[in-house]
Amino acid sequence: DDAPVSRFQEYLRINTVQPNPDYYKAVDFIISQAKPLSLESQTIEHVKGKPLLLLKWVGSDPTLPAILLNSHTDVVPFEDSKWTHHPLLAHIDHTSGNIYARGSQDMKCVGMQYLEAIRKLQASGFHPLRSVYLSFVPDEEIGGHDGAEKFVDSNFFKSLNIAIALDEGLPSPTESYRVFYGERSPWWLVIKAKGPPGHGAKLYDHSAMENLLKSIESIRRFRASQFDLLKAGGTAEGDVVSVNMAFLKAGTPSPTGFVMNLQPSEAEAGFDIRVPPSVDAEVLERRLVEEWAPASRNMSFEFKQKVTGKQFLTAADDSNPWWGLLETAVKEAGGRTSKPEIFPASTDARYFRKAGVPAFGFSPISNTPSLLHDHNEYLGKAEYLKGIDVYVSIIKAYASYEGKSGSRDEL
Ligand SMILES: CSCC[C@H](NC(C)=O)C(=O)O
Ligand SMILES: [Zn+2]
Ligand SMILES: [Zn+2]
Repeated sequence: DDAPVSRFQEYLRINTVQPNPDYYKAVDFIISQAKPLSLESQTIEHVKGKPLLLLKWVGSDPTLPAILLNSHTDVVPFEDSKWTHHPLLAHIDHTSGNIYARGSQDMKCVGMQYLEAIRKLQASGFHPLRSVYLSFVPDEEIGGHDGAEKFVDSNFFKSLNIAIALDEGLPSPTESYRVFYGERSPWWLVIKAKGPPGHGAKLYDHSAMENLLKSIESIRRFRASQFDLLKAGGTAEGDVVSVNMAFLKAGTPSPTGFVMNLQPSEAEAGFDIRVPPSVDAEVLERRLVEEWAPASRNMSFEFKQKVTGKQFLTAADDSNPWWGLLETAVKEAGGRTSKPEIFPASTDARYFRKAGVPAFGFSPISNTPSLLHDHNEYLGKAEYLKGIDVYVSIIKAYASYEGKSGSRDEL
């Protein structure tokens, strides 16, 4: 059991932290892991400095559409002073068996588990019928535009003829694994207020701060209404709009801090908003224009990120054979899947779905708190090893599937 864990630690120790990830080191490492497995390998640079690594385990029937196992190589930044172990050391706590590292849940675990599962399948003498591709993509954490999005838009991607893609999910605090068939759309919104400046001792209407605060109050009321739905139970996280303030920027700076007796002429606030497929985006946008950033209150807005248009969902029922195969394969590995959900945040799976390729978000992590983007992100050693066996079962089922309904055109 030590060798797979050591290999995982090695990957975790490569600094692929945004905004300056060492992608080449990660790619070189993965290629070194793929070599003994005799996988075909190619590096694609849609954007210079942002390599995407594609590996292929060639199936015996090239006419059948292929399987894609996707993972991203970048990770989010961290405040190392707030961690109990440095997030790039991949320290193992030998009492609990927990491996502490940025990327241990999101999602270097999954990338390495795919490879370890293939290693095990090869050792058992298994040969795939369908080809299995592994994509290691850059930049997911900053929107995936120079990674999965360009990959999926390429003719080369179309030529791969992918039937089904697997991408990241979320850890489950219970025994059952979580599976995702769609996701909320990210809207990263900045609202800006303007108003006449004035003496800090003067009471007057329509200052920039007052204008912005009215919007913040309105946004907070909306946030509370959504949160109440969640707290009442019966509504899933992926079915309510989340709104969280990401930054506040206002005030007149001085060498000793901010000027205290001056009401500034400009103020802005940034919000991370996530819009479920079940919510009418037009209605929400109208609320933004009329209540949250009305021009009549000297307000404007811009989106730093906005995914618009139809939100594509992957069928998670009997109409999609890949769903049943996944459920059964997890069961055969001794696990259980819970009711399929809408992913609360964003993943590269949205690009696959948009291109007509069904995609499930799935990370085989159970009995573990979700610590994505948090301090002290960790994964238990035993959970990591169990996840490899879950992928052994899934890859075996997917790569052996002979059914005709496996082409994306028919799904
Ligand atoms: C909008 S692209 C950023 C992607 C990131 N994904 C995850 C899973 O955290 C997010 O949802 O913030
Ligand atoms: Zn991720
Ligand atoms: Zn992430």
